[in-house]
Amino acid sequence: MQEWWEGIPHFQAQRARAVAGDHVGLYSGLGIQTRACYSVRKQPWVERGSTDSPGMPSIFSYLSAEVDWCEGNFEHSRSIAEYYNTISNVSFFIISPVLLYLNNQYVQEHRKPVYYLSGMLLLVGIFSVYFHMTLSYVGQLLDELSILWTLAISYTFWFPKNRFPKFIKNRTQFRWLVAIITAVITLLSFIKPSVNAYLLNSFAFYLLYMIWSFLRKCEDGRVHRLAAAMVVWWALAIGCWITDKWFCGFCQRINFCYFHSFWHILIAISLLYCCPLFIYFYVLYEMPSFQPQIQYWPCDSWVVALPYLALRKTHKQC
Ligand SMILES: CCCCCCCC/C=C\CCCCCCCC(=O)N[C@@H](CO)[C@H](O)/C=C/CCCCCCCCCCCCC
Ligand SMILES: [Ca+2]
Ligand SMILES: [Zn+2]
Repeated sequence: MQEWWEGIPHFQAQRARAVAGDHVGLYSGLGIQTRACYSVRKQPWVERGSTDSPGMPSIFSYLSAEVDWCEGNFEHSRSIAEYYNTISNVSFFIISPVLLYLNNQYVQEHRKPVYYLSGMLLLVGIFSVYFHMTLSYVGQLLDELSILWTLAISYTFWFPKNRFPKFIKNRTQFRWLVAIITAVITLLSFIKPSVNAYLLNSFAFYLLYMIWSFLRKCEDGRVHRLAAAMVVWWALAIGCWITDKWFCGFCQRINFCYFHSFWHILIAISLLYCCPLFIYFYVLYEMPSFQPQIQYWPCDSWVVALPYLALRKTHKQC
C-alpha cells in the first residue's frame, strides 16, 4: 500500500532515481552533496548498518529535505547535519523574551498579541533547530510553515486598517481572510516546499513598502532612525541568505560556508527593530488614548542600542 507522501512530486522523483538504481543520484536526491564545503557522509542509518530499504526515504529521515544549505553536513557531530546552522537558532530563543521585556508597557495594554508573537518565534526556533539538525522533509515544512503562521498571526494583530482590501469591513473579516490564505498556502507548500522561502521573503519586501509609505507621513526622527536601522539589519540578513543559497561555490572558494548561520542571527536582530516599528504605527492609528514613542535601551545616545515602544496617555481636551 502506498504511503500518503508518495504522491508528493519530490518523493516521486526520489523513487524514480532509486528505481533506476542511481546510487549517486539516490544520495544526491537525499540531499547529500559533493561540493568542497560538504563532507560526503552517509546517513546515520546507513552508517549504523540498518537494513532499512533506501528505496523510499521516510519524510522524517535525515537529508530527505529538498534543500541543503552550504554548510557541510555532519562535520562537527554525527547526529547534527548542519552544526552552526542549528546552534545559531539560539537567536530566536533570545529575542522572544527580549521583545516581551523591552515592550512591557505595550504588553500591559495588549498582552495577547505579543505573547502569541513570542510563542511563535520560539516555535520558529524549535522547528529551525529540528530542520538544520536533520535536513528532513518534515523539518523543512515545519521550518517554513512556522514562519508563515508567525507572519499570519502578526498580520491579524497589527496590519494597518487603512491597508485592508476594499471588500473587508473590519479586523474580524480581515482575520478570516488571512486564515483562508494561510490555509491555502499551507496546503500548497506540500507540493513544492522550497518555493515557500521565496514567497516568505517577498512578504518582507511588502513590509518594507508599507513602512516606506508610513514614513512619508511621519516626521518623528526617532522613527526614521529605527526604520533605517531595521533596513540595514534586514539587508545584511537577506544578503547572507542569498549568498548561501545562490553562491555556495563562491563560499567554498573563500572557505566560509556559514552565511546561513549569520542569516539566522541578523534576521532575528531585524525583528527586534521591525516589531516596535509596526506596533508604533498600530498605536498611533488605532489606540488614540496613547501617544507612542520610540526609545532605546540601555541608552538613547548609544550607536547600537535596542529599540522599544514607550506609551504615554494622551490627555483629551474638551
Ligand atoms: C504587520 C506585520 C508585522 C510584522 C511582524 C513580523 C513578524 C515576524 C514573522 C516571522 C519571523 C521570521 C523568522 C525567520 C526565521 C528564519 C528561519 C530560516 O532560516 N528558515 C530558512 C530555512 O532554514 C528559510 O529558507 C527562510 C525563508 C525566508 C523567511 C523570510 C522571513 C521574512 C519575515 C519578515 C521579517 C521582517 C524583517 C524586516 C522586514 C523589512
Ligand atoms: Ca549542508
Ligand atoms: Zn535556517
